[in-house]
Amino acid sequence: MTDDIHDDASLASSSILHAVFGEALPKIEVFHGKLKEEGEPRGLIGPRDVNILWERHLLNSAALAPFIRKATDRARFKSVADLGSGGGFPGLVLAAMLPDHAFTLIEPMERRVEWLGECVEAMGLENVQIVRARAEEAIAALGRARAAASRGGHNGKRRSAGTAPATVPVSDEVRAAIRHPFTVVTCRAVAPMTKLAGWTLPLVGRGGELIALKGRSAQAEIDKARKVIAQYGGTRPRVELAPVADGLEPTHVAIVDKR
Ligand SMILES: C[S@@+](CC[C@H](N)C(=O)[O-])C[C@H]1O[C@@H](n2cnc3c(N)ncnc32)[C@H](O)[C@@H]1O
Repeated sequence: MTDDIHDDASLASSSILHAVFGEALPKIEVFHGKLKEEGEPRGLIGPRDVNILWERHLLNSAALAPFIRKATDRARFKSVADLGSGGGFPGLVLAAMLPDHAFTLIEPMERRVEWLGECVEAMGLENVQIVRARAEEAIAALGRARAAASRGGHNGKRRSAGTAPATVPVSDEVRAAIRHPFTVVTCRAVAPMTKLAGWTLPLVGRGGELIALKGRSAQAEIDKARKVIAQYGGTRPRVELAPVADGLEPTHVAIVDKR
């Protein structure tokens, strides 16, 4: 494989983008245009990313779509939270590709939240809510919602595995946005699995999945995090190779089921 297939101009003139994004391509092209123009000055991507946006960010994010479809295939609710969305990876790409899924992008940094809002509007996405929160706040919001729902039945004392204690302050906005666990939680480049397990698994509903884009270190990260994964109700941690597109290197996906 030569290097030139990796740059944006070569990919845009190939059939790869149509094959991967299908009907979502016009929306993804809007995102690509906005990233190319504003991504670097706004600190969302590095200077070296500007000409390799398709492969490094957009196609890489898209590689998760089949894993999500599989995880939500028989689920009652097709809800996905993307934790630490940053510039919108993989959350915005997946939301465009999976319009029948409800996406919640969780991101603590105000200027990134602003950016995500602008992108949602420019791309015309109708299946996305953006929540300005850290993982810990999102988990606490869910814990409060669960406690409120089970008050009476369990005397308000029962807590699910890994639910944050009531001491984390949660704004009304975050509480209103996060009231149910998600069928899938995705993330990319947010934290090592030892930390990520505690930030994501409490947000995943029973029978759901954590699906994380990881580098080649995926298996080593999982091996190191087995105890903490189990502590937060995770089971069957595994790494799968995700095809990106014909002629491009596959990426690694770490998957954990929620008991
Ligand atoms: C390296 S960036 C990755 C952004 C994006 N997922 C990507 O792959 O391009 C990490 C992101 O995680 C967010 N983050 C950091 N700590 C977090 C926390 N405790 N909860 C949720 N997000 C967090 C940061 O604000 C940042 O946007």
